[in-house]
Formats: sequence, structure tokens, C-alpha cells
Amino acid sequence: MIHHGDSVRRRALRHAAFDVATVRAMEAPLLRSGVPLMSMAAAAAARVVLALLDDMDVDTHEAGVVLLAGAGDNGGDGLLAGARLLGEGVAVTAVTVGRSAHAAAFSSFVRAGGSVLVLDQASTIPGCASGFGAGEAGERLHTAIGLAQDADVLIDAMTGIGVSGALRGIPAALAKALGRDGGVPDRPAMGDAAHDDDDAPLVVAMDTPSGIGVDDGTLPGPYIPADMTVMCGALKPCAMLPPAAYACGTVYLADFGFDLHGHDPAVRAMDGALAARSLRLPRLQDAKYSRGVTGLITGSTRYPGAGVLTTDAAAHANIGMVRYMGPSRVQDMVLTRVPEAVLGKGRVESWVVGSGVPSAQDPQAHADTQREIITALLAHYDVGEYSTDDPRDADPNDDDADDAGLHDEVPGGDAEDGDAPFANGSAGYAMPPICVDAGALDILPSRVPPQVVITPHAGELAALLSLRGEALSAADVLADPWSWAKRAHEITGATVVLKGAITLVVGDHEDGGVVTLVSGAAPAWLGTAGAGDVLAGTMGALLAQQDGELQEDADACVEAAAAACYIHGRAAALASGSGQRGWSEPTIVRIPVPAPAMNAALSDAGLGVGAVDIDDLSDDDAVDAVGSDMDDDLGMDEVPVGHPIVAHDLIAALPRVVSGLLG
Ligand SMILES: NC(=O)C1=CN([C@@H]2O[C@H](COP(=O)(O)OP(=O)(O)OC[C@H]3O[C@@H](n4cnc5c(N)ncnc54)[C@H](OP(=O)(O)O)[C@@H]3O)[C@@H](O)[C@H]2O)[C@@H](O)CC1
Ligand SMILES: Nc1ncnc2c1ncn2[C@@H]1O[C@H](COP(=O)(O)OP(=O)(O)O)[C@@H](O)[C@H]1O
Repeated sequence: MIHHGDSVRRRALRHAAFDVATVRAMEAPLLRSGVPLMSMAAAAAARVVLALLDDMDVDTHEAGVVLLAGAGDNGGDGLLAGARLLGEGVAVTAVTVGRSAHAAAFSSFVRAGGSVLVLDQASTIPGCASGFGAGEAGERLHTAIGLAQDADVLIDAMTGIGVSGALRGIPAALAKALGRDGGVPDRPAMGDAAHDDDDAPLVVAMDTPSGIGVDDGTLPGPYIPADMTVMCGALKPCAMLPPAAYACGTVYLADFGFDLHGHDPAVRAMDGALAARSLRLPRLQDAKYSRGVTGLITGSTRYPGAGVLTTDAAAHANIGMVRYMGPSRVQDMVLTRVPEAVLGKGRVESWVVGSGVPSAQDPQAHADTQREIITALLAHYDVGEYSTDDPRDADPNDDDADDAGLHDEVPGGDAEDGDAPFANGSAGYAMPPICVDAGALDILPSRVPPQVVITPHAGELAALLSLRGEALSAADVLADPWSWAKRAHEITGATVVLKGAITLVVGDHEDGGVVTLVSGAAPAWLGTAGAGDVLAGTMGALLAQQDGELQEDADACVEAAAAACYIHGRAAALASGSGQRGWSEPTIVRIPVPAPAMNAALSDAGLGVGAVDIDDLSDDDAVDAVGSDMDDDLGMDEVPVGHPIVAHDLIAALPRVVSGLLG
């Protein structure tokens, strides 16, 4: 729940995304009281385009802008933005893609001197050609594509939050020719990332790139990847969720003053302040045990390095001690790198299992004792079968592991004082939090409590769900990661961390339902072998320093898991020196609401609020007031590229990230 208060609201605007129904509910009171949202959106977009032209060193009087205008209010926003740009001397051509166009916005555009190219044969736009034959329609489409390709800037205002499903008809044909037919934008992440093809126009999307899944973050068909998106009023889920977030480019959020109070976001993004809440500052009376101990059953004779990386990462992520369990060769390697690691069983506040352990498909799996030990441990987290009933109603003592006598075999228990935390058949809900990674994912019990955090990448999530009856490939998961992460949480009960450039964390909400946090703090240099092992170790450390709260507080599981991802990402950023990120918070473009007298005058003139004539807003009311939070220079070329890193660079950076967040 977002509460009011200016700084809270501004942070929420940057870090909370609301679904379309909620955005419509937030805009409704403003529309009812006559606030000219469309003009404000247009002013913000025009401001961004002018700053972009300035950044490109293109004189406004020599600039060519093509605007793809749909028939709805999104097209209206674009047409009014076009009128604004015409007023600044920019040559703007509107390509109308629907049968109609927003009447008042269209007339403003034409009166401002804009050129129009109509594509729909059945167009009813006043004063424009219509009823032309199929041949001419094809020629017009061809002309529009050529114009768009030659433009300095292409404004995509075909569809916004009113889109339903994949683009069809003329918008689909344009998107196919000018953009992509599904799939993630194929661009380098680094350097002049926003624009690696000097001949193509820069694309500014109005509210959302046309054709993307606004509420679910999918790319269901043709769309035009945007270099920048000027989002109206509040972020939508597509601005945070992969793969659609990669199609939004840099996001500028036009702040209309929506009251966020009482509206739950669909998705939230991690930031440093939220991550810091999951870091435990040492207390005066602390010793190594009270700062948190993580036990690791990771690495194997086949993949020994994962034992080293997970243990080393955990030891560097703000806890008091690490315990390592694994084959003797790996133990030796761990001790060489982490001499402070304690070998063998003992009391722990969290576990990390599975990194570097062969999965069932691996020919070596049967020979690996790590799998057996992990299986025995995980049996203690088994809280029953998945059903549509509340899993917490399951009998916590109905534990097959007891029958199998596995409790005696489970590593752990307190070697120092004999007080084994889970050797008494206690309920899975009371077990220490555990990160289940890589090779342990296929031995996850059917149903586990939320303090079980699973950390699959797309391929591993597909395999996990396939074992539970969903026939799924990695490509399926990558195409709709949020749905599949939610499905995995629903089926297993675990807190799900689906790794990627934007990592999704899905878990239980304290009020019931599901909560989603995203973290995209890392540059793409993080895609390197062993990075997942470092995340698992970091996760274990974050889970260990929650003073036992995770067994009580489902929200805290999601936050601690997302904090680990964020800290891991920040470590990659620090280690690589790169300014590129999987996800960046939007720049807020503040748009003061025009004076009530102005609104009254507009109403008197019979102009519906979504149909404000651009001429009725003075510069003072809109355009000049817009730039207060936005630099003229968009700084597109100034993001440092950084350099490649290896997993150990990440580990070395972890303490500095912790200190930066706590400081
Ligand atoms: N939130 C805010 O505060 C503010 C919101 N504002 C703006 O309003 C926008 C929402 O406007 P909206 O409701 O008119 O819908 P919009 O996005 O123009 O789409 C409708 C058009 O798309 C078409 N279409 C749909 N699906 C399609 C498909 N698959 N393939 C092809 N075409 C498809 C559909 O065609 P039809 O289905 O009718 O044939 C119709 O023409 C919002 O995004 C923002 O820009 C600002 O003005 C002010 C503040
Ligand atoms: N393009 C990218 N940008 C940012 N982070 C990435 C990118 N690709 C992968 N990552 C991150 O790198 C890590 C890779 O983990 P994983 O696939 O398990 O690797 P490994 O098995 O080699 O350790 C994850 O934390 C993931 O989020």
C-alpha cells in the first residue's frame, strides 16, 4: 500500500508500477475535476523530444519528426505533442493509422501547420483522403515507412494503455517494418546503447511502446522498440517487467500529481533504501554467532568452484560465520580461499544448497553425495502437496522424512551446544530460511514454506515447472517470465527469484496474495560464469541476518531475497565500473496542473478534458514548467561502459556495497 507524503510519493512514483485498471482509477478524479491530462502528457513528450534533438545537435528548424497517431487518446497525446513541436519550428508529419483521429488534437495539429498522411482506406478523418483503393493504400504504407525511416525522431503514439492483444492491421504492418515482430530488442547493452544504428530514427514512445503487453510485460507480436518512453501519470508494469521493459528504453515519467494513496502497485522495483532494510548493522553485544551463520552444501567433485564462490560470497556479505559441507577436495579449495570457513555441521541461521551440485539429468548425479544430503535437509521443509487450499492448513508434522529416518542424517544441529534447530521434526515453517539453487531445484519438495527461496534462471525454472506438469521450455519462460514466476510460487509455495538482466522476485504478500519485486541493478557484464553462485552465497547471507523474522513474515522473505539480488547487482556495477543497468528508475518530468481558472475556461469552451486545444495552454502553464526535474541534455552518450568482470570481482565488491547502503 502506498501512503501519501511527498517524498514517499515521489519514491513510489519511481519504484512502483500500477496496472491499467489502477491507472484509470487514479486519473479519473483528475479528469472529473477538469485537469487537462492530455495537454500535460503532450507537453512532457514535446519537452523530451526537444531535449533529444538538442542532444543530437539537430537544429529544431532542420529536424524532421514523424508521428504515428492512433485513433485513441494515445494518438491524441501524440498529435498535441506534434502541435507543440510545430510551434517550436520542427517539421512534423502525422501518419494516422486508424479510421479516426482524436478530433480536437487533430485540429490543433493541422492548425499548427502539420502535414498528414492517412493510411486507412476507410478513414473518416475530416478534410483527409479516404476511400482510396488497395493499391494506393499499399503505396501510402510504403511512403509512411520511408518517411519514418528518414526522420530524426519517430513518435510512436499508435496505442497506449488501451491496446488489447498483439497489434493488428496497419499498426502491425508499420511495427513489423519499423520495429520487430516479437522477441527482445537485439541491441548491445553498453555504450550508445539507446542507438546503435545511426541511420535509424530515435523512437520516442507515447505512454507505452505500441503493441507491448502493458500489464504483463510480454511482447506478444510486432512492436517498435523505443529509445525513450514518456509514460503518463504512473509507471505501468511493462516499464519494469522483462521482456517489455527492454522495449521501453529510457523512461520519462510525466507526473500529473496522481494521488497514490490506497492503490497497490502490481510490481515494485528495489532501491538502495529498501535493500538497506534487509542488512543488519552489528550491535554492541554482537559476536560471530549473533551476526548470523550461513551453512552451505554447495559444490561437488564435478563442479568444485561453486563451493568456493558461494562460501566466499556469503562470508563477504555481512554475516558472522560460514559453515561449509562438501567433498574433501572442495573443502580444501574452500579453506584456501576462505580460511575462516568452518567445516561440517553446526547451528546455522540460513542454508544455501545446490550451487555446483549436479542436477538429476547430469550423468554424475547418482554418484554425488551432496544430492543425498540436500534431499534429506529439504525433506524438513516439505509442508505437503500443492492444492488450492491454504498450504498453511497442511499438517506440519506429516513429514515423510521422519518415517524415512532422514532426520538423523541431516547435517546441522548445533555442534557447539547440541541444540539442533531442526532435528526435532519441527514444522517446515519453523526451519531456517534456505536458498535452493541450481542442482537442488529438482529435489525441491512438492510444497515448501516462503522462507525457501529458489533461484532459477529461465532454463531451470522451465525444468522445475516441467517436473510439475507444465510442458515448458526456457524460451517460454523468457517470453512471459512474470506469469511463470508467479506460477512457480503458486505451485511450490517458495519465494521465487527468476534471474535475468531484470530479476523477478515473487512471493507471499503479508495480506495474502502475491507480491513482486524486481531488481535490475547490474550491468550486463554480470552475465559471467559463477555469477549465480555468488548470488546464492549473497542470498544465504541476507537470509541469515534477519534475526529469525523470515519464518514469521512472508513480506520480509521477498524483501530479503530482492535485497540480495540488488546488492549482487550493485556489486557488479561497482566491480565493472559500468553505468549500464538492467533496469533504471525513470526521470520524473513534473507537470504542474494549470490554474483552475484555465480549466474552467476550457470547460466553458466545450473542450472535454481529453480534448484540450493546445493553444489554450500558455507556455507558463505547461511547456516551460515541465523541465524542472529534467536536464536539457539527456546525457545519452555519457553512460560509462565499464569493463568485464569475473565472479571473484563481485565478491570483492560486496563489502563496499554493504557499507554504501548502510552509510
Ligand atoms: N493515464 C493517464 O493519465 C493519461 C492517459 N492518456 C493517454 O490515453 C491513452 C489511452 O487512451 P485510450 O484509452 O483511448 O486507448 P489507446 O491506448 O489510445 O488505444 C486505443 C486505440 O488503439 C487501438 N487498438 C487497440 N488494440 C489494438 C491492437 N491490438 N491492434 C491495433 N490497434 C489497436 C484501438 O483501435 P480499435 O480497437 O478501436 O479499432 C484504438 O484506436 C494512454 O495510453 C495515454 O497515452 C493521456 O491522454 C492523458 C493522461
Ligand atoms: N544481461 C544481464 N544483465 C545483468 N545481469 C545478468 C545478465 N545476465 C545474467 N545476469 C545475472 O547473472 C547471474 C547469472 O546466474 P546464473 O545463470 O546462475 O550463472 P552461473 O550458473 O554461471 O553462476 C544472475 O544473477 C543473473 O541475474
